[in-house]
Amino acid sequence: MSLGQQKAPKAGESRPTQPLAAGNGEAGRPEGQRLSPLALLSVADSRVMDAQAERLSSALPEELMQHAGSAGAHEIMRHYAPCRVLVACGPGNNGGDGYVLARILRAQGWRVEITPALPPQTPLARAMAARWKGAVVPFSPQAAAEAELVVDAVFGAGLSRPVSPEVAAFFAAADRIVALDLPTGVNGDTGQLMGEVARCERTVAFVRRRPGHFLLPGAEKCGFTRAAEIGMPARITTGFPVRCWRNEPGLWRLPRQHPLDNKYTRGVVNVCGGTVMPGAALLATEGARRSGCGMARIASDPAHAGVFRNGPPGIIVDTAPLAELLTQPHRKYWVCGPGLLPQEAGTLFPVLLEAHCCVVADAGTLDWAREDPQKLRGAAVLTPHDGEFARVFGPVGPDRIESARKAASLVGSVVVLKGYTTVIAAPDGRVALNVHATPALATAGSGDVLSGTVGTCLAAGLPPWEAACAAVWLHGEAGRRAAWSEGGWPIAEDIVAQLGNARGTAEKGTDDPG
Ligand SMILES: NC(=O)C1=CN([C@@H]2O[C@H](COP(=O)(O)OP(=O)(O)OC[C@H]3O[C@@H](n4cnc5c(N)ncnc54)[C@H](OP(=O)(O)O)[C@@H]3O)[C@@H](O)[C@H]2O)[C@@H](O)CC1
Ligand SMILES: [K+]
Repeated sequence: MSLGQQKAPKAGESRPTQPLAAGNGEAGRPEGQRLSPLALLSVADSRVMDAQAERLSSALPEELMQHAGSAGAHEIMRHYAPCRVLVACGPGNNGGDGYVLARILRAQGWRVEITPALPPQTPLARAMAARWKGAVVPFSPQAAAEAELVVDAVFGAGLSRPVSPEVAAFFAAADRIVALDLPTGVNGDTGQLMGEVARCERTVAFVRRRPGHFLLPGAEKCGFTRAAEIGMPARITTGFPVRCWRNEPGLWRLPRQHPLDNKYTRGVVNVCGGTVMPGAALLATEGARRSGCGMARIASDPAHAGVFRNGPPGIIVDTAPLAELLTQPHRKYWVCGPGLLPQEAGTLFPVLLEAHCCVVADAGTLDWAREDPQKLRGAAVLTPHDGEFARVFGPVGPDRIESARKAASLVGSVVVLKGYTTVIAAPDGRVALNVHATPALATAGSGDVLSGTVGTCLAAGLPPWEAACAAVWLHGEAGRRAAWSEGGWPIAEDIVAQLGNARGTAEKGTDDPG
């Protein structure tokens, strides 16, 4: 389409964003969408797939197991020189995968032994065990210590209770471990450890990875994780109702620059300025500007506006009363919280909601809603860290996803539960896990930068969940870049300075969501 044919967006309107590439849940998802490479499968999802596979063809479950074992064997052949391998097998189908893997490696000339942690129980595991013609050794820490490589095929998705001390001692004695599906003892849905768990070098997942591969403490036990395609038929995976994704570009798409852009079509972000911590509001405003909004403004009471006016020259400072500002154009998107006292938030936030603004609630606004989450109802996005979350909703439980999901559904807002793995939960149950970040982001003001970035993504026209996901990724990418340029120790201003580069990187990434 030539420039002449393009319709200019009206002033004050953002250009419509492109449709989501990969991440929709049921709502708005075209029929027959292929399973996103970013999808994360819960244990229940795998059970549903397994049951559907069995219904589709009685031979299919065995084929899937053959492919799973083969994927594990090929992962080992790709990354390790031939060595003495001990495959520890459990009673279920995870064990079944292990017997297949052992057979394939042995056929390739590797020295392979099997050690059954428990005898095979499922029909498939029994069948695969029966085909094993190689050595079987007793399940003992000594056997694990003597092996050059141990394959963990003891428990995967079927882990239902803490692992026994015998199993824990076995893996503790192993030097190098490759796990199938999950390291034994890691809960695939929550990343919680069910007993003592050894650290693996690699984990091969099947079809897609699991939330537990990305959530602490389990994430640290998995080593390098990879999902192998095992021939799950498209009839099952296409349109599969996934509820959880890895947060990467492709799950969302920010608008690219356009010849007909102006500062208003790019989006205007307004930030509430408080009286005692002006730096936080300035960082949020700078986060908004650097992440690509067209204009960022701070609303301040006249007595405290001087400090904002002495801030960066590109920031516009408004001193009219909030109610009057809200009658003006370009006042839809607000960041309310950074640098606000709870009582200040309590006078501003309800006025913004009353005017049907699209609000990011952070810091002071979250403190104002202490033990009363319904005060936040109507906000588009909440951005609590664990402490703020606990003050509003109660402590984050061991199931971080479930905690965020419940909070989002309770108040009807997107909840960004910040941490090593940031959980972005929508009220309809969609969840994204972000690990595209760095511990270097744990510095004062970093959260203020994030809330401004969410403001930009909302003002760009993204729906709240997609906007929150995009902002969290941009913030993580900017943090990584800032850490790299600052010897690992960036401050909030360094993160701000990298947001433009982060946005450029996100644009390049959108064509390749995997
Ligand atoms: N679609 C896919 O993704 C595919 C998945 N595949 C593979 O299937 C695996 C899932 O298989 P699965 O359901 O048989 O579960 P699995 O983990 O082998 O163990 C269950 C057994 O362990 C037992 N048990 C549990 N905890 C225990 C404990 N602490 N201590 C002692 N016992 C314990 C449990 O006992 P129960 O709870 O019934 O009493 C039950 O007997 C999956 O991880 C993947 O590797 C592939 O084959 C191909 C396609
Ligand atoms: K395992």
